[in-house]
Amino acid sequence: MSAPVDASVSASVEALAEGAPAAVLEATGLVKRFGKVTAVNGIDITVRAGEVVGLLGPNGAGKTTTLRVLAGILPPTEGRVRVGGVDVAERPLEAKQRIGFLSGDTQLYQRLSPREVLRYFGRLYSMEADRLERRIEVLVRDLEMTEFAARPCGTLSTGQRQRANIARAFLHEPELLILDEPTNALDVLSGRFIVESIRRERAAGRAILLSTHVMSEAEYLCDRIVLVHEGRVIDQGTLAELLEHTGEKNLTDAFLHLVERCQVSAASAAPAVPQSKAAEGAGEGR
Ligand SMILES: Nc1ncnc2c1ncn2[C@@H]1O[C@H](COP(=O)(O)OP(=O)(O)OP(=O)(O)O)[C@@H](O)[C@H]1O
Repeated sequence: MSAPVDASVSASVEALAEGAPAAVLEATGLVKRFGKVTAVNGIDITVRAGEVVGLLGPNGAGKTTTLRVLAGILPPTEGRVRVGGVDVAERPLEAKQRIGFLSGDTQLYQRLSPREVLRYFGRLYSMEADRLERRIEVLVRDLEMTEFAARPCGTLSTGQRQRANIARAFLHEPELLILDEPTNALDVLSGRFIVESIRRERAAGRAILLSTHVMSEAEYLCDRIVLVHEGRVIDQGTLAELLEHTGEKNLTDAFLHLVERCQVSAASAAPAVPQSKAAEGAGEGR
């Protein structure tokens, strides 16, 4: 009789047999509570090398909280996160070396220039001096930062600051990029520039998980989309799969379809309101 095989081991063996790239991020059973608020309610996510996965959902769905837990910024209430096989809770420093995180509220040091900020973070990541200087020059060139790389961050425009933030996330060439709304508040040109730089990172084999509210960007960029609502995954798949599941023609309509379906099923599961109360409620707000 053969010995029982661990499910994660057999999944990896299957993936290898099918020639699929290795899973860089593996998160299972993630729950995050803030007091009585359950922001994340049992989410599983896998992202493979060379893959862009989009985390989409309405405001308050739990996207930022999920990304912060995955990046090791917040401890999960329950669940497990592994990056390149390293458990984030057990070996946080080693795991964080493998992650580049762009948070929605990243603040650059106002008096330092982008080059100085990158030098500072490169040292924190223990990058060797020559490699760090070479890497900074590559990023300044690729992210077209030459014009402002020596200016204090406090004097930069929103788009320039976001390029510097992106450079910071890409700096140590991490296996996994976790990007919270990377094109938020950017104009179409700057947004497209950032999207193209994310595509370059994918082509270099990085695993990328990002959140966005821009449906056209998700359609263009993401290999898979994970849709969350009230802290749970309500559907996931390629764009083609989501359109097939919903019978819709574009991601915006598929998104609305899935969220509305959840709201309808939540309403039908709610306890019935007695007729007299319903009649009282109908008069409110007029
Ligand atoms: N530190 C916190 N303390 C208490 N509640 C929090 C905290 N952070 C988030 N929440 C709550 O958790 C839920 C999920 O918030 P989160 O910011 O993760 O959503 P989101 O999907 O990123 O929303 P948005 O699209 O608006 O950025 C919300 O109800 C929010 O109020």
